[in-house]
Amino acid sequence: MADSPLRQALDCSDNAIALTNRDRQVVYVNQGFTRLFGFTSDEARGRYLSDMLQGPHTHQGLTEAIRSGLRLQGHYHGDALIYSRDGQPRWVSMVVNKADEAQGGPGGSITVLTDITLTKMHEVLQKRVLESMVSETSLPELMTRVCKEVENIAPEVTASILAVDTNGRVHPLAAPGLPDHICAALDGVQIGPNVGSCGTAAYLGKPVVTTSIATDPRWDDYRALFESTGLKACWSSPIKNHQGLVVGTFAFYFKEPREPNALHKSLVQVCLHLCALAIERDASRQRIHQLAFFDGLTGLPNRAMFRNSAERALSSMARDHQTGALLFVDLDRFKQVNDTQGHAAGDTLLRVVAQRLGECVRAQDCIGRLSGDEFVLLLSNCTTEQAVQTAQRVLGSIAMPVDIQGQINLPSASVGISIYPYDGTDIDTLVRHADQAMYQAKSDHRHSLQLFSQEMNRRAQERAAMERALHHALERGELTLHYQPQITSDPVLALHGMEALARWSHPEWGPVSPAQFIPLAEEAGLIPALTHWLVNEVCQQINTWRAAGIAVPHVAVNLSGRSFHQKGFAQNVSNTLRQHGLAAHDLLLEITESVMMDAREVTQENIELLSQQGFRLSLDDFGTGYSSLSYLHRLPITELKLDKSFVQDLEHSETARALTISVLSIAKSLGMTVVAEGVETSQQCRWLKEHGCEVMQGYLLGRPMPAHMLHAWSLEASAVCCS
Ligand SMILES: Nc1nc2c(ncn2[C@@H]2O[C@H](COP(=O)(O)O[C@H]3[C@@H](O)[C@H](n4cnc5c(=O)[nH]c(N)nc54)O[C@@H]3COP(=O)(O)O)[C@@H](O)[C@H]2O)c(=O)[nH]1
Repeated sequence: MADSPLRQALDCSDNAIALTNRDRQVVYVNQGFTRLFGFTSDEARGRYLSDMLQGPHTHQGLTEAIRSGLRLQGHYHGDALIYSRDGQPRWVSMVVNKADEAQGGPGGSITVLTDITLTKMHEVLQKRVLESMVSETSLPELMTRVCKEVENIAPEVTASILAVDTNGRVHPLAAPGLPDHICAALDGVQIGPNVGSCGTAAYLGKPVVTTSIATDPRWDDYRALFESTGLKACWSSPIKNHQGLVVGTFAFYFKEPREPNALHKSLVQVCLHLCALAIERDASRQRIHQLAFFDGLTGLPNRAMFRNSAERALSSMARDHQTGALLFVDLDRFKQVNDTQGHAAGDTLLRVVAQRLGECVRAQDCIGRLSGDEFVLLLSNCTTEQAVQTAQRVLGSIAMPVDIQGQINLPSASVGISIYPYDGTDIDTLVRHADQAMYQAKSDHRHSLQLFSQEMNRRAQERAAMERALHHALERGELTLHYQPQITSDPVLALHGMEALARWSHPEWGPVSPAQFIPLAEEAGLIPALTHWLVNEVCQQINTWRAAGIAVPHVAVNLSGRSFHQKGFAQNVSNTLRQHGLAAHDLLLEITESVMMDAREVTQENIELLSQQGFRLSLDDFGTGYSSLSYLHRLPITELKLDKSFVQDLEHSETARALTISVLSIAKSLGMTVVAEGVETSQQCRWLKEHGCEVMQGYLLGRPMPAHMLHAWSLEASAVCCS
């Protein structure tokens, strides 16, 4: 074939072509073969292809498969990993055909090899990496696999992959060929313009080729660290996510000063894409994990996460026969911070408290935020005394002043403690019992701690039973209204109005005090239904009285602060009134100081609308709260109800008398009526009258009564002596 046109044509081909004789010895290779495998025609002639091209990762059965293909079918076709003269791996597509002498062939075979290294590289890397992703392999493991695959394909390379965090610090993900102490030294290094090849590539967002580590000034700070590795050159490329942000670096180190070749470039192209995919996927997984298991506001484990770790801690305590404690921490008057300073202030307070709680626990303890202002701590391996000491530390730490938007807050908390295993062996029971103890701490004396007891459990169960019964009380007609008269004292005795007071008579338990069931209704979310029923009942009753000729100027209704959190509440009240043909002045709405101070937008909207529609507000329990007088003239308040605690102390307390005179004077100057509550004696009545109190309410004048008794009461009322 010497210099024949056929030979010239074969030499031009990109494929490697080899002819063998009947003894399987090479008789001819084209130039494509030399280009691909490095063997010249002379070097190849007389040798076996299998001897020349097999390498460490060539399939063991390849030669036998080719021989059997030729024997049985006269040809063989398949992909194989073989090696060039200098040990470079090459994936080839191999077609081997018999070349019988009878048909003019050399007697052995014609082998055509097409280089498919790039395609195969893609396929192998992509397949392995994607498979690993599906099987939930960890990111470092996955990245180690990428490095190892790359080092298999290009044995002259030592690969490394670093992650770059959002603060621009690098963290080694995989570098199987680098010593551990180098990875440890690189962890946390800040990227920059002269931070080796990787730190610089990450900083610049483009590849950095260091052909000689010995002379590259960007390596000045890292040369000594790498000295023992014998690595002389480095080529690092940034890994970018889909938004183009650098999330890592992929580097090739070489043992001699050099530049990357075409194979290296192709490898990097494939790997950058896969690494970006894997790193982004891992980041999403971490984000999902964070969202699913951590509280977004405080960063503390959420209920689910706390539960998981607490259950593990309980198992370990059970195994080691240890005792532990669950602390249930609830902030005191947190709602007040939200209502008066706004939700941003409330959020800041919660973050500060979470941080303080974190500082009170040891590494082996679990902490979590259950909801709102409720936090839990599970203390492992601790005695009751140690739990009490930790709870005291928690109370002390929470009580430190907090500056929120320039306003100093003095937070406090109540803590309930349940002890493992005595108060419960599972997490739900321990949390429930610690919650009951916390409830007790709060009702006894805020900013205190309380250990759980079985008595608390009994009371909590009663409370829960009452809450369940209350859900049915409305529909079963167990709730009714009583009315208490309010009388003017000056100039003559006359009916000022009636106050509607809810009554619940349970079929088994008998009467339940509103002081007990109204807070329960608030906790159980029953206030909207209760208030709707209340306003409707009162409207009906006013019409019934008026139709019977009983002149009731207005009825005062007690409104829970929760009603004002309901969008459209003011409109509902107004609509109900209209449906009964009544006007705004037929009702007087009693609110407490907490409503007046509530900064919520919805509360303000409801108050504003009620005011626009002509409703009058009466401020209940005046003097018992933390009255801010500035609100009095800003809101449509026409009446102050002097709390009965003042009235009942009038006869023996100078302070009560002084405060009552102040309230009467404030009301007078603001043009408001004062209704004195809880007037029980004629002395109280007389004193109040003498000091200018115009309206009184109390057992002396009339107890709360069913509506039908008003007529009978009015006949007797003239007998009331207040003079
Ligand atoms: N949101 C709503 N709150 C309501 C409703 N009905 C009642 N309540 C609130 O429950 C608390 C307890 O009420 P009650 O047991 O009815 O006590 C009231 C009167 O019976 C009592 N009172 C009246 N006169 C005297 C007296 O001379 N001595 C004395 N010891 N007690 C007396 O005072 C209560 C009236 O309080 P106030 O509302 O502050 O005027 C109570 O806070 C009710 O507000 C309801 O429908 N919704």
